[in-house]
Amino acid sequence: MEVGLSGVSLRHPAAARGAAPALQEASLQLSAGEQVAVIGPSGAGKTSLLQAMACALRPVAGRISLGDRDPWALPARELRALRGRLFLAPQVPPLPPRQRVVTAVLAGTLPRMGVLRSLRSLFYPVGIAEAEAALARFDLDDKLFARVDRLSGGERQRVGLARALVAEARLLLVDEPLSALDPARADQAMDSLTQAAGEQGATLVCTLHHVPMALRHFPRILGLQGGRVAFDLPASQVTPELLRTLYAQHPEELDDRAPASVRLPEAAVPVPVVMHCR
Ligand SMILES: Nc1ncnc2c1ncn2[C@@H]1O[C@H](COP(=O)(O)OP(=O)(O)OP(=O)(O)O)[C@@H](O)[C@H]1O
Repeated sequence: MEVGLSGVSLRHPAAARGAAPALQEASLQLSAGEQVAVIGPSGAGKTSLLQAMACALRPVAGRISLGDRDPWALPARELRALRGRLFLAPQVPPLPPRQRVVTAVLAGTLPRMGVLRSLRSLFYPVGIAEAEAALARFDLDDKLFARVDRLSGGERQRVGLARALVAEARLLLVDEPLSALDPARADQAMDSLTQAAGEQGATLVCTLHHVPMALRHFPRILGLQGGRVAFDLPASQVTPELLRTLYAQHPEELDDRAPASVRLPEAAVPVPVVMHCR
């Protein structure tokens, strides 16, 4: 699905009066099937950008287009149908504690099912093989009938990714999918996600705190800072200088995240950070 943002500003309904908009005059254009990573320091507006694209929040200014249509100009029924073709995978997947993994994964198919079929599927899951195949991409097919509250944080995150894949959305919006994964798993998960999105022909927008991972897996990088688009470049053109500027207020977030090719010189890292927990 093609995505367009033209001068989009976004404000969260619960934001403090006088707080700066979460997104400010953001403009960008994505072609159908493109894969983009969104990076930037904490609070830069990465999640807000995904929420704008998912039609979860209505912009206070500017225009969004999804597949050449302005979602906010559509009748409610068509907007619902459009939302059924998008999938927003939040940082922490909402998984009811006693649910089986198979049901949790197949919940991703609900937006493309009718109401009756989706209600029935909660009790009698349909598409078990589909769920198993999606889980296998994340090396988790052996957990098909496990309860989600008996999974580790990283396993739950991978269940969330499998759910995103079975959605067969035209626009996949994935919010920081790697925070609970070790580096090897994270690399494997990114490979699986980008490969599956490519096979489905879905447009993929993924926020990542881990800059090297973004540069390694995505051809295009969008840098956000203070709610504004700081740069929008092919990964090969994202220089150490750009990254230093992007993370100037929070250099500790970049430290140990820069890939070998763009690792900051010693002198540029003001505070040696031993560990960074999110
Ligand atoms: N539900 C909310 N209500 C009010 N303000 C919010 C809400 N969510 C985010 N904000 C504000 O919007 C701005 C952008 O937040 P956002 O979550 O989009 O940033 P982010 O780059 O995704 O951050 P992080 O990397 O920490 O997840 C921040 O100033 C934040 O405080």
